[in-house]
Amino acid sequence: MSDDATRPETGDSDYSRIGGGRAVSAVVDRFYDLILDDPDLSGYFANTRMEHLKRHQVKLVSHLLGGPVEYDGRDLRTAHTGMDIGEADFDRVVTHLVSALSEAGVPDDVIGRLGGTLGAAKADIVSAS
Ligand code: HEM
Repeated sequence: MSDDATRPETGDSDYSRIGGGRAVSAVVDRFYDLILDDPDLSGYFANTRMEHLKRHQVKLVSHLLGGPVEYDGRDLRTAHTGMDIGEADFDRVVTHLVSALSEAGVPDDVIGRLGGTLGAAKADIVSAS
């Protein structure tokens, strides 16, 4: 992404601070457990290959945390096209992500940076009025 040049890839990146790929995978697993347990959200994922989705989400989050990982999934607008996702759904998904991060002991400043980046993707993901 465009801010790569300003993000360290090793050592002091948020990615390495929180424990690297292993930590991100654990957070993403927990994130989708929370989503699938949420009756307002689980229906969206009824036909989704979750292992495939998790793999892409781990790469995206790792990349956004400054890890040495490229995201090779679909862009977020394309991936969510036609799903009729409302703003409240988006906010619930972000809430579950924040819960998973915070349960894993990820520091608030890291959560805040990631949340800010993902908040900026809202317009690409929300399509219902
Ligand atoms: C912070 C917000 C979000 C992020 C970062 C995100 C990220 C992603 C990523 C990386 C993928 C995989 C794309 C690919 O496979 O190429 C994906 C797929 C998907 N997302 Fe999201 N997403 C977000 C919000 C949401 C919301 C709010 C919903 C619904 C309520 C949702 C439902 C889905 C579904 C159902 C798929 C799988 C589509 C399929 O089966 O092909 N996402 N998302």
